[in-house]
Amino acid sequence: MYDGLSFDDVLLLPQYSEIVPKETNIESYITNSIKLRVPLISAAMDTVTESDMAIAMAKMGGIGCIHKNLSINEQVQEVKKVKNYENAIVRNPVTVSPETPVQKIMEIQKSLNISGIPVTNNGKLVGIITNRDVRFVENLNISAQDVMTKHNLITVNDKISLSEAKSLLHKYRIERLIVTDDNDQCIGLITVKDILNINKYPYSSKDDNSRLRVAAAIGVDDLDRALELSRAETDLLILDTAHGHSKLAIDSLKLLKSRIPQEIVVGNIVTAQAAKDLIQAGADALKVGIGPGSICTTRVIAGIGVPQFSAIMNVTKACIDTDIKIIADGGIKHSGDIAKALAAGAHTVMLGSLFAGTDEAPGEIIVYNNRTYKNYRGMGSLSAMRQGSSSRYFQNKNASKLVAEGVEARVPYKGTVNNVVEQLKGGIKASLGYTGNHNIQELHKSAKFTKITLSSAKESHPHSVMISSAPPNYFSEEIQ
Ligand SMILES: NC(=O)C1=CN([C@@H]2O[C@H](COP(=O)(O)OP(=O)(O)OC[C@H]3O[C@@H](n4cnc5c(N)ncnc54)[C@H](O)[C@@H]3O)[C@@H](O)[C@H]2O)C=CC1
Ligand SMILES: O=c1[nH]c(=O)c2[nH+]cn([C@@H]3O[C@H](COP(=O)(O)O)[C@@H](O)[C@H]3O)c2[nH]1
Ligand SMILES: [K+]
Repeated sequence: MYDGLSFDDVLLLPQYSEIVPKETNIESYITNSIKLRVPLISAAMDTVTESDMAIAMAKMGGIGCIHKNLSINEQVQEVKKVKNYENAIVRNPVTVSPETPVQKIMEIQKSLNISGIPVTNNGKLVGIITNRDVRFVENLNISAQDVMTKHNLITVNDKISLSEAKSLLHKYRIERLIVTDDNDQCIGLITVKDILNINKYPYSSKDDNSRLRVAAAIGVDDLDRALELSRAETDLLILDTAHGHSKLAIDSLKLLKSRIPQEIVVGNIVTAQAAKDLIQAGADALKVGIGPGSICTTRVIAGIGVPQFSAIMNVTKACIDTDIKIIADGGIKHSGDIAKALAAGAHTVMLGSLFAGTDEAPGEIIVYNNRTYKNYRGMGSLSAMRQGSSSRYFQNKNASKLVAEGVEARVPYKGTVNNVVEQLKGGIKASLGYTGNHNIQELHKSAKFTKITLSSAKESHPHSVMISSAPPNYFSEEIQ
């Protein structure tokens, strides 16, 4: 038996520092081959991460993990939306045939928020329609071929460099280049908007082909899903189970390692022995956390778990002298908890509740008692399990557990996830400044902690006052 500690039981000791927060670097690795400029992962939960969240996370230098409460095909489509996003070349753009009525074209422009649509005849480029071509059309029943621009189309092949594309767009003062292959088939578009976007996010997480990175969750006994996600060039698979230290998880991991080239993260675990066994079975990274999550009830339902700070320490000890990376998953309430998780040995952290209230999380904004919220539920809650087993029907015979280990809840609406990430980055950087470290690698080596009491934890929070204006990075039950 040992004393288990959670984030609220410890504080990082400040140390002599010659560094100010803005000079610090918070890049880290989720696995050995995938570097993140921001060590944050959005959770594989159906109220947190689908393509919108994953795109936003990757743009900011983190990564999103697409949840698995979807059919294989739906999950693959979410991955593809991320992989096809913001490429200088938009592959397989929306096209219309020459006979398409202008009315229909205007509907497509509006619903997809796009202006230029190539017109193709059996794939062969015959023209392009832009807002300018349809703006003053009165008879909306006339067809694309009557209004499209068909002469002097500026086309390029897909070997074009970004700088060549920019100079052509400038030379002809146009908004888009059409990418064709040797047979005049339209295979893509390069738009000014996408090029401007690339420059706006210099830290984004990208693969070798400049596509945004994305992770995806799979279950045990889920080979078909893994193979399809692998084929869709998902950057990383996360084998996501309540009990990672199990024969099923280990057997699944070994099978996956023999069948797919992607690196595999496995979780969740909380002991050194689990870490050793999963490393032996081929894990590329380990995900730590049983029961710390804001919506988790595993510890009270099953009476098991390890307080999250100690769990990270346990796994870190087993990983010394290896190059295995650690993800701290669950229980993060404030940016200070992220700093503590990293200092305890984690390389990255996974967040659910902190991101669930943002625009990019799936689900609508709801109003309750005159305040705005979004729904957030555990993946082991009854409603999530019901949905999961219906979409995974016949794919995962272990999927229908009837005893819930999570709750359905709501979290305050927070606007765009960019603001949340900026605040969290600021908190991590402040911590590096206080501890005198340039980066997370130095923090791993030098971190010192002090154990605190409940009364100290109370002292840490605002006290003896009524908060009249909540800052964007501090949330407490009292000021909901
Ligand atoms: N991080 C955490 O503390 C927890 C997370 N969850 C999340 O909820 C979702 C559904 O959870 P699962 O139960 O994994 O899905 P599931 O019901 O599909 O179970 C999948 C596999 O997990 C293992 N497993 C689950 N509970 C176990 C137990 N009590 N004893 C031994 N093995 C067990 C078994 O191998 C089982 O076949 C997942 O997304 C999971 O990450 C659920 C509970 C705890
Ligand atoms: O015991 C559990 N029952 C559940 O229903 C459940 N759903 C998610 N998770 C885990 O919680 C993590 C998110 O936690 P936070 O909201 O605290 O960031 C997630 O990343 C998961 O590891 C669950 N754990
Ligand atoms: K909990």
